[in-house]
Amino acid sequence: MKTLRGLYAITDSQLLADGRLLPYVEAALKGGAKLLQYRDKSEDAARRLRQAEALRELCLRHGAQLIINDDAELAARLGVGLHLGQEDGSLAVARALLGRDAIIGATCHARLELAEQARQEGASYIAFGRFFDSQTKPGAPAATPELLEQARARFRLPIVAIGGVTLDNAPALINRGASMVAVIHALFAAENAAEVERRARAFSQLFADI
Ligand SMILES: Cc1ncc(COP(=O)(O)OP(=O)(O)O)c(N)n1
Ligand SMILES: Cc1nc(C(=O)O)sc1CCOP(=O)(O)O
Ligand SMILES: [Mg+2]
Repeated sequence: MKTLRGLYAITDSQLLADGRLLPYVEAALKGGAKLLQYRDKSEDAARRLRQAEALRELCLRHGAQLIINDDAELAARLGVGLHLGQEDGSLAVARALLGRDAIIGATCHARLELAEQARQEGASYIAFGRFFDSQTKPGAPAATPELLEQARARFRLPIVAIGGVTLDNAPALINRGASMVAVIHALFAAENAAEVERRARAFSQLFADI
């Protein structure tokens, strides 16, 4: 499996509506995003399958890996990775379903004991947040950057930092131990695909600099 380090782009149904999904995602991948999470909370299973298949193809072409948010069955159907929150079902069951090689990530909020549980159940990475004010999920429980140092000292798993991450505040997270930064608004709330690519390149460069 490739090292989980760098930019983790997450899609947003509103920001990427009206034909922006594929061109904006391709721009993020061209800019160096290593993981792409398909995060769509709609009930339209046929559209979700269609879009996820198209994203899988784009990820394959650009050497990135697709992660499905919340939906273990869709991840299994496509043979891709999965991200589960605390209310999204059993990680151990998902691991059994997807197999040992699949990337499965777990939301751990600001709680190291949730990360320990996720590790025991077979998580590939542990995600902490929200570190800053998030336009996408303002109500997510808050975390402080110091948590990353504690997690780094305790776990060998890749650590993902999420929530209000921008080009300005990402270095503080990476310096404290984040292996990846997961970004929605600061990446995809852009005027055009060229700007998304520029931002993705700048996020990716932060990992080369440190
Ligand atoms: C990388 C990453 N980290 C955290 C989350 C949040 O997951 P969850 O708590 O299940 O919330 P929703 O995204 O499902 O609203 C995530 N999606 N990705
Ligand atoms: C989906 C999600 N989960 C979070 C958590 O803290 O668990 S924060 C978040 C939103 C991330 O989007 P943005 O980069 O726009 O803040
Ligand atoms: Mg979820």
